[in-house]
Amino acid sequence: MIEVNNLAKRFRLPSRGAKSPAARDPRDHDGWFHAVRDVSFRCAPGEVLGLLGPNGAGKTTTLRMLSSALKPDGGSIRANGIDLLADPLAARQHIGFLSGSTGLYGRLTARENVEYFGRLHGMSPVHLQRRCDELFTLLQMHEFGNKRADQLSTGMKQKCAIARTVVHEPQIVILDEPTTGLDVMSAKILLDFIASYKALRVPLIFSTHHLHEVEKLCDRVCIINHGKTAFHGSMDALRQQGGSADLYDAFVGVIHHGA
Ligand SMILES: Nc1ncnc2c1ncn2[C@@H]1O[C@H](COP(=O)(O)OP(=O)(O)OP(=O)(O)O)[C@@H](O)[C@H]1O
Repeated sequence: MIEVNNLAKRFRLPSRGAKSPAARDPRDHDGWFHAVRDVSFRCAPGEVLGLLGPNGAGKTTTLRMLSSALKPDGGSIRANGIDLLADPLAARQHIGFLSGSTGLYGRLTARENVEYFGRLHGMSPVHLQRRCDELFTLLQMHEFGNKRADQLSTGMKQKCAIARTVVHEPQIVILDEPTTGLDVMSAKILLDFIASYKALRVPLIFSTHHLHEVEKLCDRVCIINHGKTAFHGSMDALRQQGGSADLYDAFVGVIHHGA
């Protein structure tokens, strides 16, 4: 179980003269940009949580705090009873985090990249071999396993980055916009891969702009708007609060209602 309460993060703004009131984001004041102001949600074992929100809402900043890449200014993050802010090392061990900047070593092959990160996590050669075979089958990567990473297509790189993220079988998986750049076939493989975490009873949180992915996979949704949780609950509750059975209309309803 991962529980996030009242998370907050602000960034110091460079002083560049006063902006016109119309151009100002409500999070911009006192020389600080309050990117995340009050975000709370939870994700239980066997659940997939979708993190939604308009561009710039604060999704990536929130996920970076969960992964310990960024230190929050306020709030709490607990995973399986552990206070992750007090123990960022535990966060690194227990959480698999895919971000837009999850990199690969260009001179290593796809397989060598995944193996390298497995070794960094202290996996034994036998365990690593078995886990790589499993991931390469699940994500359909065998075809390009021996290609150098700098010769892979965008979608192949993304699959490889995902395999690298979860090679050590983390107890919590966090994926920031995982289907970006994937074609229909690859996106389907990835969505099935995400769904498989329900049976494993590993909480999985992913951010996306694709509402059909959320509809297909998520047990729970958190919508962030201007750095605050505008909605947190089930898909049915989202439709109810957003005032429409159509997910796109319900999403817009929640955003407008909270604006
Ligand atoms: N290091 C930083 N310094 C200043 N502002 C930042 C910094 N990082 C993020 N921000 C600002 O915080 C806000 C939230 O950014 P974030 O990347 O979390 O949004 P997002 O919801 O992931 O957006 P998108 O859907 O476009 O990926 C944005 O206005 C962004 O410019």
